[in-house]
Amino acid sequence: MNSMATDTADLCVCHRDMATANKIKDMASNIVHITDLKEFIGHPGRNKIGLLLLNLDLDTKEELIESIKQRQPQLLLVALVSKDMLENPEIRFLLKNYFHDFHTYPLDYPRLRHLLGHGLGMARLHVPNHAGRSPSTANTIMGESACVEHLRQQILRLSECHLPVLITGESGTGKELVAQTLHRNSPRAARPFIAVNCGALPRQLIQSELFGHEKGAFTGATHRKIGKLEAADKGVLFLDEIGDLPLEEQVNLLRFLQEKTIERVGSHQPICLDVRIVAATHVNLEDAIKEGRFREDLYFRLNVVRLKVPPLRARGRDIQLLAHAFLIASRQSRVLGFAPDAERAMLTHGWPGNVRELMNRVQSAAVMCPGRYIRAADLELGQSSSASPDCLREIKELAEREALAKAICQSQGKMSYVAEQLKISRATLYRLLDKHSLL
Ligand SMILES: Nc1ncnc2c1ncn2[C@@H]1O[C@H](COP(=O)(O)OP(=O)(O)OP(=O)(O)O)[C@@H](O)[C@H]1O
Repeated sequence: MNSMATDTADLCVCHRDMATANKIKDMASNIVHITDLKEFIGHPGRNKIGLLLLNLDLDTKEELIESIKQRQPQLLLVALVSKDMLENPEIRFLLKNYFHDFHTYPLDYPRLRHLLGHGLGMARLHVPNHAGRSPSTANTIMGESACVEHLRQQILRLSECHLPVLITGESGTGKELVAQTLHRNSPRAARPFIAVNCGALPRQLIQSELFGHEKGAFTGATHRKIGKLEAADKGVLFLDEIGDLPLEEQVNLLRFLQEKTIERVGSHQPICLDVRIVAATHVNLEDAIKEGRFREDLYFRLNVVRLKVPPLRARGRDIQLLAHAFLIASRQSRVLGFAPDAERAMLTHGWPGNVRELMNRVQSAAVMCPGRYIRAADLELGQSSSASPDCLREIKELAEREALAKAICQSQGKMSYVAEQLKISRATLYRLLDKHSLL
């Protein structure tokens, strides 16, 4: 066996014929060659391998493949197989249940190069620590689309300063994850990150939850309580669903933002605090201001810098990347991946519940799906009329939405650039954004 390169997602070729193996080895770097599949299990560097190209014949033992997949569920298998073997039920079973793709003899090297390139790309999505981000690591913003990359850049820039941040975005898009990332990358990382859901606090307790109280401040206040703001001193207070904060508490929060001091309920002793406020909302605060439910002065204090988290449906291929990561994180090694109809359905679904919905659907499908590959129906996307774009109208709709989402990502949300790039008027652009719920 050759020495193993240490880079991520290497390729292993399992082929008895040296000449064929050598030709394949010339096609890419970081390729290792073995002549017998049994060698794979004992190899010390096998965890670094993302793709296994295997000459599939009747000698190939299912138990061996099964045992390799058990140990390394993220490994993708690609078969080299003769055309007549495709008629064999055992070979068909193996291909269907264990392989990501196959190529038939005689080898067409340009096609094989393309297939391996694609396979390695997919494998890299599965390999832990790819680009420093492990799909199984909780609390990591995953995604490679331009809009997620832009978000990451903004977070890094904002991490250094202490300004309040307002995070907007639909429910389940990852607003809390953004707030945590902001904290983790900031000089406040060693100090607390305290999260409060303003919509979940009982109205009568909000003030004492946020500002704390002294013993005897009200009936039932049997001892002094430190509030969330005080607990977050030198760190970050994340106020989720800020639009749900009652008006009286909005005044108190505004006072804290202006004066940087609080008073516990039942005390007039000001306490000086250094807390970075990061707020999030999935509702439009401008509308709430118009309706008198949100104070404009507080809005301006919170909205010093705004981070907009894009909806999942605008992130294109990130949907598949996240789905694969959630599948790996589910540790259901029995399931090898997604069937093509599921991949298509994921791209066409509107994802009203965003990343949370995707995670839930994948987790549930990983446990419940009867086969080796998750199908659209396992994700409960099978019944959706748009799950399989097999008529021209649906294919056009999908292409239109993908083009819009891509342009929005590339232009970082600047609609005039999007219209220019797509060579459409702004009126048409807004009509299309509305149609595809991308506004
Ligand atoms: N880009 C991402 N990569 C990995 N996981 C993500 C990503 N975005 C969101 N998640 C996961 O999706 C789930 C929902 O995210 P989060 O709670 O941050 O959303 P939210 O916008 O704050 O939701 P809500 O508005 O309902 O409070 C979490 O489990 C989070 O870890």
